[in-house]
Order: sequence, then structure tokens, then C-alpha cells
Amino acid sequence: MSKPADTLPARLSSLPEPADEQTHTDAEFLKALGARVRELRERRGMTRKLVAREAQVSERHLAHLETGDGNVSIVLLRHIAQALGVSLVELLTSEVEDSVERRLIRRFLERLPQHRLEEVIFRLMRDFGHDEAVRRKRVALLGLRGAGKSTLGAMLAAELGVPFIELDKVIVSDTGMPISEIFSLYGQAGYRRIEKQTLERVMRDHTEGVISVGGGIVARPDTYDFLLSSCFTVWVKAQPEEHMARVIAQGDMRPMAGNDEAMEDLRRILEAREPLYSRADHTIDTSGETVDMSFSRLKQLVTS
Ligand SMILES: Nc1ncnc2c1ncn2[C@@H]1O[C@H](COP(=O)(O)OP(=O)(O)OP(=O)(O)O)[C@@H](O)[C@H]1O
Ligand SMILES: O=C(O)C1=C[C@@H](O)[C@@H](O)[C@H](O)C1
Ligand SMILES: [Mg+2]
Repeated sequence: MSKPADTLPARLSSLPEPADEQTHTDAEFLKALGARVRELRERRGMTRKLVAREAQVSERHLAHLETGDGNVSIVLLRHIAQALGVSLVELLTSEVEDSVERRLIRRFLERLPQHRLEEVIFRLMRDFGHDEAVRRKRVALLGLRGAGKSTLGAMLAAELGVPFIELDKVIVSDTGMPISEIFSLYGQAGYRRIEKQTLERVMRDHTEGVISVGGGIVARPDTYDFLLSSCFTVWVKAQPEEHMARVIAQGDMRPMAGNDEAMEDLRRILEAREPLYSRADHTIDTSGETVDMSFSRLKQLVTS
């Protein structure tokens, strides 16, 4: 049997009834939500009229919401969030619950134009996606054909006593088809899809190693960003004429066969990929160098 209220200890009898307490908490919540909407709107320099128009709510309704007097539907709240350029979750999360650091980062990102965000993601992934020490244990060599990735990569792996993985060769062995056949069957897009999956698997399987990747890996931004954020990357570079001479000297007469048109193609590809290859952690220009000279520079770069 329950005790009458007047016999309850003073501490308990002074507490609000559960129903009153709920009403109080709801009112607090609506007030905080309203304040947040207003703050976001003002931070964006948007008038109430503009937000109301974009969210398709009446200005009066929005004013009520901002003062904590209106209890809007979830659908309207979603429209308001969209008009303010935030997610529903962000709208509902009180900044008080956030650390100062998170708030600063969010404000900084809000001020950045959309086109800079991709670069921010890349840098965050590269610098914080993996522990820097872990990332440096996997060295990836990239660059055009004939750059010296296989030659220098094998030497470096032997020197460091780690496995040497040639991504193109792993793909050939997995699929049982030469690269040219994969290209003609599945196209470049198909090859890049396989390349992405293979790279992800190689990264899962190897916490250390030297990896040589195909020159075209830069074609797919997500694969390339993943590579840059998972490995210590070195662009092995050479002059176009030298790329051509080395490939021909190897007896590789694929599309590059010594003619002016192929040379022109090579120059064009190198030029187009230059800004992408330059995103690697380091570059070594092997032009006019012997293999030993380039190797000792690579070794120093990786071990310093
Ligand atoms: N300084 C140098 N550094 C590296 N390789 C050099 C250098 N000078 C000459 N070479 C020669 O260039 C060739 C480079 O071929 P390698 O197969 O290593 O290139 P790759 O970047 O792996 O090309 P691919 O993309 O076709 O696999 C080798 O025959 C190597 O001996
Ligand atoms: O540079 C390129 O575009 C390519 C290089 C090869 O390693 C392969 O990845 C493929 O043949 C494409
Ligand atoms: Mg190679």
C-alpha cells in the first residue's frame, strides 16, 4: 500500500511529480532547439524570412520554434535543417554537449567552400587515418611505366627485409588474365574496380612491405586517396624520353612502341598526371641516374 504524500520524507515530497518534470524537460528541450536554430541561422547570416521560405514553413512558425514555443513536426524540422545546411542530427545535438575542439572544427569546416572539402578529407585521412608510424611501414612506389618502380622496389624490399608486392602482378595472378585482356573485357573502369579491391586486400594482409602500383592508379580518386593515406608514397619520376627508352630497352613493345605519336601520348599522360603524382609524400627524379644512385636516394628517404 502506498504512503500518503504528507507522510513522505521532506526530500522526496519536494520533488516535482513525474508528469510535471517531463513537461519541464520538454520545454527545456524546445528552448534549446529553438536557440540552436536561431544560432545556426544567424551564423549563416540568413534572415528568418529566407530560412522560412527555403524550408517552406511560415515565418511565424519559425519564430515560435526559435523562442521555444513551437513544437514542429519532424518533417518540418528536416526542412529547416536542410535550409540551414546541417543534418537533422546536428540540429538536434546541443553544442553544449560538444567539446570546444569539435565546435571549432565544425565552424572552420562550415566556412570552407565545398570544393576545398575534398582536400580536407584527403589530408585528414593521410595524417590521421593511420598512425603515421604504421603508414611509414608500407612504402608504395608510383609513377609511369619504366620509372623504375619494380627495379627499385625489389631492391628496397630486400634491403628492409619486407615483402615486395606488385599490385598489377597480383591482379594478373588473381584473375588469371593479362592486363590487356582485363582491359578489353571489362574496360578501364572494370580494371580500376578490381585494382581498388586488390589494393584494399593487400593493405589488410600486409602491415609492412614495399608495394609497386600501376601508373594508372591515380585515375580513381578514392583508390588513390586510400593509397596515400595507407602508405608512405614515393613518386618515381623520369623524363618522358627516359621512360620511353627504358620501356623499349626492356623489349616491351606495348602501345608505347617508339614512334612520335606514342612519345606524344606519354608526354601528355605524364603532364596530366603530374598534379596527382605530386601528392605523394616524396618524389625522386631518376633521370640521368644509374639504378644504384636512385636506390641509395630512395633508401635514404625511406629510412631517415
Ligand atoms: N635510375 C634508374 N632507376 C631505376 N631504373 C632505372 C634507372 N636507370 C635505368 N633504369 C632501368 O629502367 C628500367 C625500369 O623498369 P621497371 O620495370 O623497374 O619500371 P616500372 O616503373 O616498374 O614500370 P612498369 O610500370 O611497366 O611496371 C629497368 O630496366 C632499369 O634497369
Ligand atoms: O599507366 C597506366 O595507365 C597503366 C599502367 C599499368 O601498370 C596498368 O595499371 C595499366 O596498364 C595502366
Ligand atoms: Mg613494374
